[in-house]
Amino acid sequence: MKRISILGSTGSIGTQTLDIVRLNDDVSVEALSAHKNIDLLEKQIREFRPKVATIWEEVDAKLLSDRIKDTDTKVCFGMEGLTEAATVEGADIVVTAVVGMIGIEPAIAAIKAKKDIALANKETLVCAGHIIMPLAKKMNINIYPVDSEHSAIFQCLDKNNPIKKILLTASGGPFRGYTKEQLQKVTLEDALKHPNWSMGKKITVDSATMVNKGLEIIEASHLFGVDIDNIEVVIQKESIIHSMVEFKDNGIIAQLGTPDMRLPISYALFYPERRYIADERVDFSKLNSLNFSKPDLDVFEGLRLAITAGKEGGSAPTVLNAANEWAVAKFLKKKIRFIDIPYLIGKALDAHKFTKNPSISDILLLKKWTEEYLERIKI
Ligand SMILES: NC(=O)C1=CN([C@@H]2O[C@H](COP(=O)(O)OP(=O)(O)OC[C@H]3O[C@@H](n4cnc5c(N)ncnc54)[C@H](OP(=O)(O)O)[C@@H]3O)[C@@H](O)[C@H]2O)C=CC1
Ligand SMILES: CC(=O)[C@@H](O)[C@H](O)COP(=O)(O)O
Ligand SMILES: [Mn+2]
Repeated sequence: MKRISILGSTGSIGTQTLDIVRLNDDVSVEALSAHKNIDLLEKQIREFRPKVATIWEEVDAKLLSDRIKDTDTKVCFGMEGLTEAATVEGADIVVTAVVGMIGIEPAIAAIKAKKDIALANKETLVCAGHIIMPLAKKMNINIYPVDSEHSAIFQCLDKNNPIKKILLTASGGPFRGYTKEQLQKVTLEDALKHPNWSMGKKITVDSATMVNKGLEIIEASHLFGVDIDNIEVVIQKESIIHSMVEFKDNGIIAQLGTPDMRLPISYALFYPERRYIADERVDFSKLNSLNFSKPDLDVFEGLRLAITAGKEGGSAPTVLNAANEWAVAKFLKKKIRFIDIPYLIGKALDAHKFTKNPSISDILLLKKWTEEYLERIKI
């Protein structure tokens, strides 16, 4: 029996994780969690009967408790609730599928409680990879990547040969090939049209700015112990090649598949088994070509800033990520323009006081500082 806890069960990754659970008789769901979506969370509780369910606001927790009185599920709220879901007794593996830095503390709690992690929440490693990776080693737990590129890299590893280079693929997003001038006019609706993947809104905007690829470079560097200088972004517009690993002989191993997140989710849950069978195969007789190009770092400034922040390390990735979260939230509310996102990230990075080895409380303070700083910027 595989016992899982899902943080962010109502989102894109969370619901696809539950699709995988439905396909397997030997999986039980021990905890579920949501931010606001009480209706879907209630449905999930009724279907999967977890020990714990948690929602962010206390008032929603009270409402949910009333609604599910007839079940044995304990309802919690806030960070305490997320921590309880992350450390729930009996769970072997925690799927971290919340969006943003809210995922850092529960991931640490899960690792300390000796749970394996199926990691979707890339923001956790971007900000706190220097703390999380040594902690996972110390606690002797596994971090299985869910992010499609990192799952691909994981699948391409050769235990007898170290990685020389990671070739991290990117779709290029909806604005691939755009000029700086064209980017000035794009709308929220345009940014939310990812060419290949259906995902939550925040990561979809990150793909459009290509900040997603920058976050993924930092995530890969922590997960696989590879210097940022040895991670190259390759635009692969069809998202068929999910990433590649190059070895010292210049030989390259790639992982291919149709874009379907249930494959990396299933691989992370059942490693080393390949249980999930993707709905669609890559049909090479119909695929005329695969297209490759280089990202334009002058146009996609967010990617350039992320690479620089990744190389600087210390507090820089946290400030980059916190500024991005703040700016994307404003963009989603149509309060700022698309091109303001990298501008604001750059401002916060330039203004912040660099620290070399931030602790978790430093990271949370840096987030607060970044938000307060950006509130004061006039654009
Ligand atoms: N979607 C994808 O294909 C991929 C996603 N990822 C990463 O996975 C993570 C999740 O992405 P995605 O599924 O797209 O995001 P979604 O926005 O679709 O879902 C986010 C989930 O987190 C929940 N949530 C947000 N804040 C809290 C909180 N404070 N407490 C409890 N739950 C919370 C949401 O609840 P509610 O529904 O109530 O708002 C929802 O269940 C991100 O870090 C993303 O970068 C990585 C690779 C691919
Ligand atoms: C599915 C997944 O892993 C996303 O992170 C995806 O990679 C986003 O696509 P981009 O390559 O456009 O950022
Ligand atoms: Mn990805």
